[in-house]
Formats: sequence, structure tokens, C-alpha cells
Amino acid sequence: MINKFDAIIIGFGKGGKTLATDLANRGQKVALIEKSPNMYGGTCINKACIPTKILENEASIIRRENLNNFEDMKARYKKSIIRKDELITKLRIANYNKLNNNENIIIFTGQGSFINEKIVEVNTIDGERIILEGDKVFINTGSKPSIPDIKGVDNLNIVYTSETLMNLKELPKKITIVGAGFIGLEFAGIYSSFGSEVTVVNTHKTILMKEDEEDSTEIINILEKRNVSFISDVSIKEIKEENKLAKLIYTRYGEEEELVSDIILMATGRKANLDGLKVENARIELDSRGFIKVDDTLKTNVENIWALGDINGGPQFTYISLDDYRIIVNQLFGDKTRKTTDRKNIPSVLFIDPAFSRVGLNVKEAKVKGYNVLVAKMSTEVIPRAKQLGKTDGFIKIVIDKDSEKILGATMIAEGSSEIIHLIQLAIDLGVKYTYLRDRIYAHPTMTESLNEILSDAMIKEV
Ligand SMILES: Cc1cc2nc3c(=O)[nH]c(=O)nc-3n(C[C@H](O)[C@H](O)[C@H](O)COP(=O)(O)OP(=O)(O)OC[C@H]3O[C@@H](n4cnc5c(N)ncnc54)[C@H](O)[C@@H]3O)c2cc1C
Ligand SMILES: NC(=O)c1ccc[n+]([C@@H]2O[C@H](COP(=O)([O-])OP(=O)(O)OC[C@H]3O[C@@H](n4cnc5c(N)ncnc54)[C@H](O)[C@@H]3O)[C@@H](O)[C@H]2O)c1
Repeated sequence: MINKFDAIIIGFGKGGKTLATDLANRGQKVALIEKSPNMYGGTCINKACIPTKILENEASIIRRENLNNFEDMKARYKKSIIRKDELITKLRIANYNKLNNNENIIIFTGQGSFINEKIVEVNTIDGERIILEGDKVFINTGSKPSIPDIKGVDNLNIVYTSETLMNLKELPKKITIVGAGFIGLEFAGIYSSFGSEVTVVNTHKTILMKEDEEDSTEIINILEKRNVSFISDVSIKEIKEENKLAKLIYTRYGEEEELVSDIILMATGRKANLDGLKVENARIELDSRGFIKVDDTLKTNVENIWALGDINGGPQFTYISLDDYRIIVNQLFGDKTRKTTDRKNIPSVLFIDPAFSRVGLNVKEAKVKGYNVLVAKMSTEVIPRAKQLGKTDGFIKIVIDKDSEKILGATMIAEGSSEIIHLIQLAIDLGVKYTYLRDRIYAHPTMTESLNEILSDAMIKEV
């Protein structure tokens, strides 16, 4: 028997689950397919944003207690892992119930595979095969770790991904992290704060190559204060297990070197998750990086099929998956004006402590675009709120166009920056002059009030 639906959504990610509720509330019959009962709610709540930020918060609290006995830190880590698991279990159940309680949505738990462009089969976890037909199909299957082809990398005793590491209940004494992007740096911050000795191994000359050099340097300085070491400009050769320890062999400036630790975390990017999807049966095209090819309205090359979230090769953030949902709904039911090309000033936050938050252009990018650049910069240690909280690392930097006096962007390594950055985003979006933010009345004592002084004439320099 074929079960007919107005829409089939494959994957319980941010965009997919939001779209499911929206379509159902418009009276459409929706089938949502999720391959694992441990993944209701998607990657963000089960394996990514939420568990990492729970651990980041716990780790920062523990760091401030200055524990110096590793056994104590191990015990605290174990408790944090249990607390993380309890919290995400609650979120997973809440996510499931929210959709399951909607009479127009049926959740199928099993792997979804295309039979053709309108028919999808579900191989359920109970071994059943269910055939679904949908007028429209939305693919929201996310991404998975991209692991380079290094000899020994498949030894799961010693080689971890972000997901498997967060399931480890024993705190490793020494961790090697390969990759210095979002995951590498966030995990370096977390595990060093719990008390592990962390080394970040990076194939480039420095970290975060697109950022202003002073921003990358400040992040390195902050992490180095916490027992994180950086080894840059390496070429990785091999991973070996010796006496239950992990040995990373690499070359640097022509010399072979090795690094021994308890485990290795591979944080080397994420690729399209097409596992079991059989996109070829629906003649869906992929792009050169192996993601599902979409146009600026997120439609694939097949008329009734869309792709949203990480799987379409856009920026890998939960809030982009959510915006993908907005675009699809606008295209289906709205004035059809929303497109990926109209996105501007997307913020990003690297959740180390303090967070590195940015929006718009940094100095390097503004200069490349030919602006006459003014920079307003202040060290966090002079901000009264930061002093009072004892969180004085970092700085706030705002990039201004000298000619129009408009704000072009901001990079902040500062307590609370993950929130303040959205005020700057709004200012850029609205095209206000920097003096507008300078002259507002802000509550005291807050981090935001520092904008009064940062944007004063005395603090602004031409660069
Ligand atoms: C460690 C880590 C930390 C992160 N931190 C942040 C952060 O702080 N902020 C942020 O914005 N982003 C963060 N991200 C990125 C963010 O998690 C992703 O961008 C986001 O989860 C992508 O969501 P999505 O909608 O594409 O789908 P996902 O949430 O990935 O959902 C896809 C779902 O599809 C299911 N699925 C896959 N194939 C099939 C199939 N064939 N049939 C049925 N179901 C299938 C999967 O089981 C999964 O549940 C982080 C990522 C990682 C790895
Ligand atoms: N706070 C957040 O919003 C947040 C947090 C974590 C992850 N994420 C998302 O998840 C995505 C994936 O994170 P990520 O850190 O894995 O990817 P990334 O692209 O941020 O960083 C990958 C790192 O791995 C290195 N690398 C790549 N190939 C390598 C190889 N063969 N050998 C050695 N090093 C190699 C790169 O140089 C880079 O340093 C991010 O792009 C981000 O969008 C977001």
C-alpha cells in the first residue's frame, strides 16, 4: 500500500521540523522521516550545538574553580556528561512530541530512500518497509564528519569525532585535535577547561585564516593560557596506536615529528550526509563538493524536490537551516521574494570563553572591498562589567566606513559578545551611522554600554 502525503520531509533537522509544523498548520498532510530514534530534533540538539554548549558552560565554571587535582576534574567531567545526556534527552522527547501531537504529521522512524522523484521508501528500525508518495519532497538530512584519508585514522580506539568524544565518559588526560576550525577550537576550549592537556594541530600557518590577524592571535593567546598548545603548518602522515596511546606522525618544515596523546579528535570539516538516500533514483544532481545542488530558492534540479540545511552546501549553521525554511515557505506561500542571495550580515559565534563573535566585514575584508576604514577598538579589561564579572580577556572592535560613517562590521572576543553582536547586525542592516550607537542610552553595568566609549572620537583610528 502507498501512503499519500502532500509533503515528505526526509530528516528531522532545524529546517525540516519547522517546515513540517508550518505545512501541517496550513492543513497539509506531512510525513517526516527520521532514521534514528536518538536523533529526533536533529543534529543540533542531539550531537552538536546544544551538547557542546552545555559542556562549554560546565567547563568554564570548573575552570574558574581552579581545581588542580586531575581525579577531581575527571569526576566533574563525568557528571557534566551525565547532565548533558539528561538535558538532550529531554529536548529530544520535547521535539518528538511537538510534531507527533500535530494531527497532520506522521513521523516515520527509519532510513528514507528515493524510489523515484515522488516515491520514498522507509526502512524502519523494526525491519518494516513502508512506501510513501509525496507531491513535494524536502531533503533535510544534514552533514557528517569529513575525515581525511590518513593511514590509521579508522582506529576507533583512539580516533574520535565531535560526536563520539562527547560520549566518552572518562576525561582524557591528553588530547590531540586535528583541525583548527569551529569544532577544533570549541573542543580545545572545553576539554582544556575540564583539565585535559590539549594540542591543536593545524595544516595552515595560523588559525582562522579569514579573520584579522590580531583576532586569531588573541584567540590563540586566550587558549594558550588554558593549557592549549598549537602546532601549525604541518602535513599529517599517519596515526598509530602504541601501548593504548595515540601517536600522530606529521611533517613540519621537512622534518618528521610525532605527538603522543590518549586520543585524537578529527575536526576537519563536515560533508553531505547522503547515506542511504539514493538521490540518483530521483535524478537529483549534486554539486562539485558532493552536496545537493540547489538554486537560490533551494529547489533542486527536480521540480518537486527542495533541499534545506547543511545538505545543500550552504553555511553549516542551525540558523541557516532555519532561514532555508523561511525561503521555502516564502516561495511556496508568500510573495516569492526571499532567496539565499538576499541574505546579508550573517553573524557567527565561536563559543570559546569568552566567545568570538563577528558580523559584517572585518578590517581585512573591508580594505579588500576598497573602503576607507576606521576602527574603533577597546580592550575588554577596561569595561566595568567585565571587571566586575572577572571576565576581562579579549577586545571589541568595530569597523566603520570613513566616508559614509556607517558600520561595516564588528569582531568581538568578549564576554556577552554572542548577544551584543546582534545589535551591531541590526545597525548594519538598517544602515545607521556609528554615532547612532554611540549616543544611545544603555543600562549600567552592561557590556553593551561600552559602545558609548568605544565609538567616541578618542577611540576611533584610521587604519
Ligand atoms: C560539534 C558541532 C557543534 C555545532 N555547533 C553549532 C552552533 O553552536 N551553532 C550553530 O548554529 N551550528 C552549530 N553546528 C552546526 C549545526 O549543528 C548544523 O548546521 C545543523 O545541525 C544542520 O541542521 P540541518 O537542518 O541541516 O539537519 P540536521 O540537524 O543535521 O538533521 C538531519 C537529520 O536527518 C537524519 N537523516 C539523515 N539521513 C537520513 C535518511 N536517509 N533518512 C532519514 N533521516 C535521515 C539525521 O539522523 C538527522 O537527524 C555545530 C555542528 C557540530 C558538529
Ligand atoms: N559555534 C558554531 O556555530 C559552530 C560550532 C561548531 C561547528 N559549527 C559548524 O560545523 C562546521 C564544521 O566544523 P569543523 O570545525 O569540522 O569545520 P571547519 O571548516 O570550521 O574547520 C575545519 C578545520 O580542519 C582543517 N582541515 C581540513 N582538512 C584537513 C586535513 N586533511 N588535515 C588536517 N586539517 C584539515 C581546516 O584547515 C580547518 O582548520 C563548521 O563549518 C561550522 O559551520 C558551528
